[in-house]
Amino acid sequence: ATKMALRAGLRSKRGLTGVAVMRMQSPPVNSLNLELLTDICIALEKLEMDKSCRGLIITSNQPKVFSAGLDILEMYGKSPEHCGEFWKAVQEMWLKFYGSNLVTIAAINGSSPAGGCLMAMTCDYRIMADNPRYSIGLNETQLGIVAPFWFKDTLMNTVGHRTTEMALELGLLYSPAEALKIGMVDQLVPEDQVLTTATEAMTKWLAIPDHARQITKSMIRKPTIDKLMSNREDDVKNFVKFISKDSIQKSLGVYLEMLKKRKA
Ligand SMILES: CCCCCCCC/C=C\C=C\CC(=O)SCCNC(=O)CCNC(=O)[C@H](O)C(C)(C)COP(=O)(O)OP(=O)(O)OC[C@H]1O[C@@H](n2cnc3c(N)ncnc32)[C@H](O)[C@@H]1OP(=O)(O)O
Repeated sequence: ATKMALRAGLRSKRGLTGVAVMRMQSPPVNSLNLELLTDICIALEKLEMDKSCRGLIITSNQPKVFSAGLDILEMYGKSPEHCGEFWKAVQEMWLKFYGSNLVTIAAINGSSPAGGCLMAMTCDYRIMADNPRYSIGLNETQLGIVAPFWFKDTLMNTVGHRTTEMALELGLLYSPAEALKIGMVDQLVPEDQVLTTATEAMTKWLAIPDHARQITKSMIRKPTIDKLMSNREDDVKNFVKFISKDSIQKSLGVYLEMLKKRKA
């Protein structure tokens, strides 16, 4: 049986119709593996085609973590073919979310490093739990890897040029208060209010006529999307070449060991 990695459904609670809530539930930390990425893409594709759906809230069912980012085990010790397939799925997730016609809101109820932060940044609005133990950011350089241009573009479009230089080169992970200050997230609320606040925010976004909002969103995001669309194959090749290097594999191995030791 296939593992159900997320739940998506249309809700009509409190008069809010046409809003789906997607809950990632891939224990222990919602790391984005091929299966979860594929499930997310299929669910989003279905919602996108459903005329009764206008908005999507994405959140986590795992305690303390929104998403740990890309699953390192999909990139460590795997064949070039596997790495290529995996990277195509990462691209697909980004393209679908960044270009979504739906209003997308990230209800970030836990830590959200690297690919988890990327996913949240593809949304139209971000609400994070105000818990100083949580962190969010693109920390790739800390793992000895390089975030590709479309990760960088998404961050730059969100927080601006100078902040991106600092954030990306140093691989900074921000506390919720710091993330709010630089504009990486839009709102902080107590942990138990993240989802209800997301629902309230959704009401505001849905008050705008869909066609006007969608055309405006596309006008702003299309150049960034087109850049990846016209370089998809090269981007996969670059990724496979980069990730297959002995030095990069070694860095990933050391990082995985560090994660395990930190736990012990
Ligand atoms: C020249 C240009 C070329 C361009 C090429 C492009 C190259 C780009 C390549 C890659 C880009 C990658 C982006 C990413 O997303 S990489 C992933 C980065 N993620 C992280 O650094 C997060 C790591 N995890 C954590 O910090 C914590 O786990 C946290 C999310 C804060 C949760 O903490 P906690 O609740 O304490 O949980 P544990 O740390 O105990 O973790 C539980 C188990 O899960 C394993 N784990 C955690 N994260 C990952 C992950 N991302 N992938 C795989 N596995 C992960 C962890 O090891 C524990 O495992 P175990 O129980 O077996 O010990």
